[in-house]
Amino acid sequence: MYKLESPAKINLGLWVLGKRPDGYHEIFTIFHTISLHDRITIKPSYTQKVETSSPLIKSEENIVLKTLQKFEEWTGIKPEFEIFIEKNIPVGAGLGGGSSNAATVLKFVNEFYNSPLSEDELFTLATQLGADVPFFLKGGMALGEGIGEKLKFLEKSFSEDIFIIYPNIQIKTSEVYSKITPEMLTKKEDIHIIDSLLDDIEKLMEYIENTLGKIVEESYPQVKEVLNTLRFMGYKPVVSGSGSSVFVVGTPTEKVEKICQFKGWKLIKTALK
Ligand SMILES: C[C@@](CO)(OP(=O)(O)O)[C@H](O)COP(=O)(O)OP(=O)(O)OC[C@H]1O[C@@H](n2ccc(N)nc2=O)[C@H](O)[C@@H]1O
Ligand SMILES: Nc1ncnc2c1ncn2[C@@H]1O[C@H](COP(=O)(O)OP(=O)(O)O)[C@@H](O)[C@H]1O
Repeated sequence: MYKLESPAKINLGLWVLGKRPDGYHEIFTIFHTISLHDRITIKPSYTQKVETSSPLIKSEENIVLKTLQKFEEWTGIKPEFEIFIEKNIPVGAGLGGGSSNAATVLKFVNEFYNSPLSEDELFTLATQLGADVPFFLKGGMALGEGIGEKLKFLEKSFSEDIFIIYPNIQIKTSEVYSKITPEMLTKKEDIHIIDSLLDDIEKLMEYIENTLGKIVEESYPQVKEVLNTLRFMGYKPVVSGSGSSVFVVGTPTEKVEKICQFKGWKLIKTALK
């Protein structure tokens, strides 16, 4: 029996630079893993089974199943494990839960069978599973370009406390990207300043924004309410990825805890890692 931790991520800023012919968007983002994680239990078996603790995820659609199938396509080895995922990462929250599970299992299975896939092959296979999957092969802090698969992993990462408010709504990533219009695009040269702020979280937080977050705020009143409540309290809240979760650097006051309780929002205290 093997037990793996599958970390969540937030986007410390996300800008959309353009739209590609294949419908995907060119982005610039700063990925950062956090200590919030799913727990994956893997048992070698004579069959292949993937289950989770979340009713929101249909077994047959689990990205981890797709991961095992792709591994077999690429290597000819049929991975036979019973996998159970304890979902602590809210689903459809912009925290990369599915992508993290896929990368974590892909890495394990490749090592279990004595690494038939090279690191480059792992990254290419991961990209075919999802734009966010390659980042989770290493984690930490990374600049993401392309569709999110062109990664520059940074030596330094942050360890500050953050808190996340999840308003219990799942948001489809494709739906948010489909609302991108030309005037929402950013020119890469206009965000060069970001490169000089990567070792100062306070300064970075002054500059970061999330283009997808603006769409989510306008399309989902529940997210707008979370954002406005936090702004009213003097915080600088940012939507993570395509949402619906919102993060703030720091620790929540009792007042924040009370409001989350009253509103029925899920408050997660975690840290950059
Ligand atoms: C928005 C981000 C930010 O990190 O993450 P989440 O909020 O989903 O965690 C990512 O760009 C999401 O990555 P991921 O969730 O893996 O996306 P995929 O499954 O590959 O793509 C889902 C859909 O999103 C759109 N998509 C995704 C990535 C991208 N750069 N451009 C896009 O237009 C496409 O319509 C695609 O069909
Ligand atoms: N192992 C998994 N964990 C989470 N979501 C999964 C998983 N497998 C498939 N999904 C599906 O992927 C979609 C995105 O989930 P998730 O990665 O948690 O959110 P996000 O892409 O917003 O970060 C959801 O619709 C979910 O049903």
